[in-house]
Amino acid sequence: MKKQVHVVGAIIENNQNEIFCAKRSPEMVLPNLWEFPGGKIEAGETPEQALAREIQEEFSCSISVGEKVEDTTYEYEKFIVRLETYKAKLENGQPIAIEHAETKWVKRDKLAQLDFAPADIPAVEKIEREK
Ligand SMILES: Nc1nc2c([nH]c(=O)n2[C@H]2C[C@H](O)[C@@H](COP(=O)(O)OP(=O)(O)OP(=O)(O)O)O2)c(=O)[nH]1
Ligand SMILES: [Mg+2]
Repeated sequence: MKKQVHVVGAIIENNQNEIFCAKRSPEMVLPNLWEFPGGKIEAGETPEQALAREIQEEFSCSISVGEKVEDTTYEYEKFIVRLETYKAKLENGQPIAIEHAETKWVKRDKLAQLDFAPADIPAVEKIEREK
């Protein structure tokens, strides 16, 4: 049976209506694909707690987590991911990429131009429509 992972991703928007996107590094699973930053929920965590922890660990900044955007299950060749995305705001500091290859603030209508991980496409499309 394929491994299943439960993941949270942050849709962080700034005051210029741009969304923070991160490109996975060549060494990561799903290399060189763009994602909403986040990671796996650990035992005993709520999705919101997991998201705040992951953003602190991977981007060295704090966020507040708002409403849920999407809840998508996607079957990759080697594993199945359930990705829940949430809106978020920066609370303290600017995100600094610790393990990602690149980061970008992207206008909503330009999001689909990035090569996102397949599990992210429903969230990307929803955010694009929400002008
Ligand atoms: N963070 C994140 N992961 C995503 C997205 N879309 C998607 O398919 N994934 C996949 C990639 C990974 O297989 C898994 C979560 O990966 P991750 O590498 O961020 O997990 P993590 O931060 O907990 O890292 P680790 O402890 O496994 O090293 O979900 C997304 O938008 N954000
Ligand atoms: Mg991660």
